[in-house]
Amino acid sequence: MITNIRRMAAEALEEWEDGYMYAETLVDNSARAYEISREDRNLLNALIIGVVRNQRLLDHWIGQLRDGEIDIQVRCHLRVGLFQLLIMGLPDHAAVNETVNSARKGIRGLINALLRRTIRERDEMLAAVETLAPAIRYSHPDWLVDRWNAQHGEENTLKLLQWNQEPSLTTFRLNSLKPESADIVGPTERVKELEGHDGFFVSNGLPPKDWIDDGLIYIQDPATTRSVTLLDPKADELVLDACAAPGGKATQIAALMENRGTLLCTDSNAKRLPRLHRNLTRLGIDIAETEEFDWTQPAPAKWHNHFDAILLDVPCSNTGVLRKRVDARWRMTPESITEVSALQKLILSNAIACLKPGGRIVYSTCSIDKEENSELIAAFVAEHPNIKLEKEEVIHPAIDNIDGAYAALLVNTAS
Ligand SMILES: C[S@@+](CC[C@H](N)C(=O)[O-])C[C@H]1O[C@@H](n2cnc3c(N)ncnc32)[C@H](O)[C@@H]1O
Repeated sequence: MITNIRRMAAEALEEWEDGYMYAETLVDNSARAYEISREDRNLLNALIIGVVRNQRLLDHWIGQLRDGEIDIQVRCHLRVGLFQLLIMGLPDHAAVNETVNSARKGIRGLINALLRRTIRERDEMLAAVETLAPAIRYSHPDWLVDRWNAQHGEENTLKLLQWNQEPSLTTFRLNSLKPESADIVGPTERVKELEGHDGFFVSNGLPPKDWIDDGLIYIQDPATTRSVTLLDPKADELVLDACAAPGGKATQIAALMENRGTLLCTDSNAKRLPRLHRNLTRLGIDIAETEEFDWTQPAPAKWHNHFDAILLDVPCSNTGVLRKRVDARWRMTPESITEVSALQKLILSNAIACLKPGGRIVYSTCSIDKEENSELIAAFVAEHPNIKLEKEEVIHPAIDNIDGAYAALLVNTAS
């Protein structure tokens, strides 16, 4: 089958505009539908993810090249073309010819003219980038940059904007429940140990499939370990991972419990439970049970005062992981952060009833927004005299060089 990767990218980006699909899902769907080679898939991925990540800057350039309205189909082809010429640095010939040919006949002339003008004016266009406001230069919405400036200061915000524009790394953790993993998994040409993070590796592309299939490793960021370490689950305890799918943290909890005791993993999304179950099985965990439960509902009586430790890795705005979730910055709003914060507080209120006296709960997010983190916890603790905040940890990508995250350790002081 003859495929034009630029056309596939432009069509996927037009579909992305409808707001229902993640960029990664569009890459997967197109690659599967057209059965393209690994090399073509890499290019398709680079184009779709790169355009979404740099969309505001690309649109700024499009605005400079042409006054007035541009329909979305033309805009998507132009975004793909400009991304190749001004950011990816692909050879002009391939970038222009392939992009022009990928468009339908009626719009090819316009796309050709604007891309050729870009080549002529490239040096000035690139030089001017330094003078642009950070929100345009690093392609983020204004409201989000203003919010971060207020919450994290201008210097850290600037570093965060730069961090979010870099392609994300593939990192993975050794599974200590399979001791042979330490002998089999090791540095190769494409896999290196991740400096400063024991048991973690970074890989150029996906790590070998048999390491994954045999449960020797789990692909995740080192930031995910902080909340689990804070929870400090022990062998023979009764532990709940309330928002558990797909199981990244549940597998770490089971490893710290040395596969002894009981780990109940719940999630409200039934569609995510089979993958959670597969991951637990793949990593050789046999102390885990999985169950569908929606924590916006009061917990059943059988779980009241029941668990020694609870991990509450709640749904969040993803503001700490925008490097990986390229769509999120365009889809969130200040209102959606307030909405998710109300949901988080409700989940926490229902889960807290399940702690034994003296029990501990770690509330965690992959957000760096105070409304979902420290402010929410401070308000919650103020309303619950029996709950004490023992420790809080904030991971900021610009400071810690890993994904952003938040974790708070709360203890039930009731006797
Ligand atoms: C941040 S993810 C959890 C990631 C997981 N802890 C891991 O390490 O792989 C949040 C999870 O919460 C689940 N969730 C969302 N709302 C929920 C609710 N009301 N009750 C239970 N789970 C919920 C989502 O389906 C999602 O799987």
